[in-house]
Amino acid sequence: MGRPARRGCRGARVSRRMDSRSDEDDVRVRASRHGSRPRTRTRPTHEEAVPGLVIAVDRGRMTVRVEGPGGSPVDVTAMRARELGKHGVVVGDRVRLVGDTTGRTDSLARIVTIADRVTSLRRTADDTDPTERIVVANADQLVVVTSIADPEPALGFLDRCLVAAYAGGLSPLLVLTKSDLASPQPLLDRYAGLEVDAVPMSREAPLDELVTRLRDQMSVLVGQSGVGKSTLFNRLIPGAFRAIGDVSKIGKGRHTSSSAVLLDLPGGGTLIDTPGIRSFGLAHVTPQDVLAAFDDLAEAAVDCPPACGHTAADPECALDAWAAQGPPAARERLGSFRRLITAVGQLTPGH
Ligand SMILES: Nc1nc2c(ncn2[C@@H]2O[C@H](COP(=O)(O)OP(=O)(O)OP(=O)(O)O)[C@@H](O)[C@H]2O)c(=O)[nH]1
Ligand SMILES: [Zn+2]
Repeated sequence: MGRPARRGCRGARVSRRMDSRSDEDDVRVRASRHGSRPRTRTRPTHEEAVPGLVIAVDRGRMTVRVEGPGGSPVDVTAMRARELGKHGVVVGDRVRLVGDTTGRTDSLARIVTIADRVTSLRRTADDTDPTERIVVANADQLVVVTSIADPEPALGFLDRCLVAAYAGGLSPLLVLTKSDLASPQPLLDRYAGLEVDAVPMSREAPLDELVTRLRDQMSVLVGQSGVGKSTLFNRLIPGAFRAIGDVSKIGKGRHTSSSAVLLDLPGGGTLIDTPGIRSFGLAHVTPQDVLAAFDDLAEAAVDCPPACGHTAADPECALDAWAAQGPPAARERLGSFRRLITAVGQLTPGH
């Protein structure tokens, strides 16, 4: 897994123009390490900071949903406080705000803390660039939209999405669109060993099964161009284009926006669209990250030699013995797991 992100506002420098809610008592004067001139430092506690959920990010401006008067949600525009340093804020982050949290036009709040992320969907620009970008924080599931035909399923992309989901702590859910054009069975068979949940879908098919799976979950939607993602999104959230324009303050709909946007589902739960994400570089992922998502395999792999790549080419991999002793399904599961980690070639050390 990735490095744990640094949190809080330890040792942060904060401007004296801080708003009244910041903790002035905590302002301390210390000698600078580099000279005798005292420097003002603060360690704000931000006890009065307002909790909120980041629902859109656009060029340094965040839209944060907070609980307004009477419990109704209010969307507040906010920026990162300088004290957060290089901490990025992404959609799904649970944050605390100070400043003007009324959400009135032209009001601006400051994000002073970011809660530890429970899950993080990450990617790198490509497989060799180790710079991680967090796409979405705290989502429960990654909904991978793939058409069964027109265009043909992009199996490589699908495998990559699964790896990114497992590595980030999200459950994958496959939505197999255009099932009116071909049978979803070959794809279902392909992932049977991994026990990936899948829902066949078409423009005309009822949404109930999918709505049930999305209920009470924070879900991220990914999919390549032309698979029917917009069609699905607009069925799930009627008027979504307009809503995205509103929350992202871009005003022209998702196709002009490259960042993720979180919207409420009418049936409960939230859906995050990721229009800018068409690929998943996985330079940050190791076979161990993927293995951790499969309890049975992870348990069996404790007998593997250190740095085992867990592929068929690793002669002492304990997963071979585990599969040999188990039922046929165990062999199928191991085969699927290995195909997944091998499909994203660089995940296998030395290959
Ligand atoms: N046969 C069939 N066609 C579909 C279905 N869903 C969507 N389409 C068609 O597939 C095409 C692409 O659909 P979109 O919803 O625009 O696909 P998208 O994934 O959002 O693609 P981008 O806009 O490029 O991101 C359109 O012509 C849709 O009418 C389906 O269930 N069955
Ligand atoms: Zn192994």
